[in-house]
Amino acid sequence: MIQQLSGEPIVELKQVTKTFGSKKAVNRVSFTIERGSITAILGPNGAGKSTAISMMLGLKDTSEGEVLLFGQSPKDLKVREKIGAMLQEVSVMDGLRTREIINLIRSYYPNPMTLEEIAALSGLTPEELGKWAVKMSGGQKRKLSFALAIAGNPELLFFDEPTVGLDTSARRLFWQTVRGLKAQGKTILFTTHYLQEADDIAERIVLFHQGQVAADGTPEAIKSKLTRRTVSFIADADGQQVIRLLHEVPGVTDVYEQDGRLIAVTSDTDTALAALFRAGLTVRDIRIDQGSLDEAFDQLTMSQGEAG
Ligand SMILES: Nc1ncnc2c1ncn2[C@@H]1O[C@H](COP(=O)(O)OP(=O)(O)OP(=O)(O)O)[C@@H](O)[C@H]1O
Repeated sequence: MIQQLSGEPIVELKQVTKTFGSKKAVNRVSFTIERGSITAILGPNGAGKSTAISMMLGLKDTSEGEVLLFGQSPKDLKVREKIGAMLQEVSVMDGLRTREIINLIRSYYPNPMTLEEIAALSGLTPEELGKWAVKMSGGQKRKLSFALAIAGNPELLFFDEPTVGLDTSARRLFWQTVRGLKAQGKTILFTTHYLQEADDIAERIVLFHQGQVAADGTPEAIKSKLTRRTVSFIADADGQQVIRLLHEVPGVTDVYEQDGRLIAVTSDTDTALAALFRAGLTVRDIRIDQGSLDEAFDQLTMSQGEAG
C-alpha cells in the first residue's frame, strides 16, 4: 500500500537522557516520528527501549532533554486523548467484565471507537466480552490490552512487545490489524524482539544499543549498512590458491571453507567474483547472500559489547 507521509512530526525526542543512579538508561537520544508511519524500536535487553517509551508516554520524566507529542508535552490532556498504548504488563481491574473495562476506557476519550469495532479489531468474542477480566487467559488478556489501546480511536499507538506469547496465527492477525490501523492514517510505534516482524512490518527501524540510537533507517538500509555480504561457491581448482587470491581482493575481510564450499565475506561481491574470473579459476554454484536483519543486529550489538 502506498501512502504519502505528511512529514508532520508526531513524536519528537530532543537529546533525551534518563538516568537511574549512575546508569544512563537512555543517553542523549533524538529522533522524530512522522504522521502515518510505522516504526519499530529494536534493541537487546536493557538497551533502553521501554524507558524511552515510558518517557514518550509521559509515564517517566526525562532527566535531560525533551519529549514532544503533537508538539506538546505527553502529559497534556489534549495529547493523552490522541494516544493509546499496549504495554508489556497486562494488569486488569478486578470486579469488572471485559466489556465494562473497555466501555470505561472508551468513556475517557472524546471520539472513541464503537464496542463493535473494538471487538472486531481485537478479535474479542462475545463470550470473552462477557467474562470477568481477571479470569481471562494470558492470550485473551493481551487481546484486551490491545482493545484498550485502540478504544479511544487514538492517532498515535504504542505497542511494547505486542506479540509475546501469541501463537503464529494470532500474531499474523495482529499485524494484519495493525496494518489496517496504519491504512487509516494512524502513527504506530512498536518494540519487538522478533526481528523478522520489524523487517516485515516497519517502514523504519530505530535500533537502540546501550541507551543510544545505534542505527536508524529503513530495514533495507540497515541491512545493507550492517550485514556481511558473502559470496560462496564450489571451487574446482586448488582451493588454497582460490583462498590466497581472495584474501588479496579489496573489500574481502574473511575467507573460509564450510561444507565443501568456499565462502568469502566482503563488502563488494562483484569485485571478488571478477577477481576469480580474471584469474581464470573455475568455480561453480555461486551464491551471494545479503545477510539477514538478525545478523545485522548481532553484528551491531556484539561489536560494541553487551548492554550493562
Ligand atoms: N526503574 C529503574 N531503576 C533502575 N534502573 C532501571 C530502571 N528501569 C530501567 N532500568 C535500567 O535501564 C536500562 C534500560 O532498561 P529498559 O527496560 O529501558 O531496556 P529495554 O531495552 O526495554 O529492555 P528489554 O528488552 O529487556 O525490555 C537497564 O539497564 C535497566 O536495568
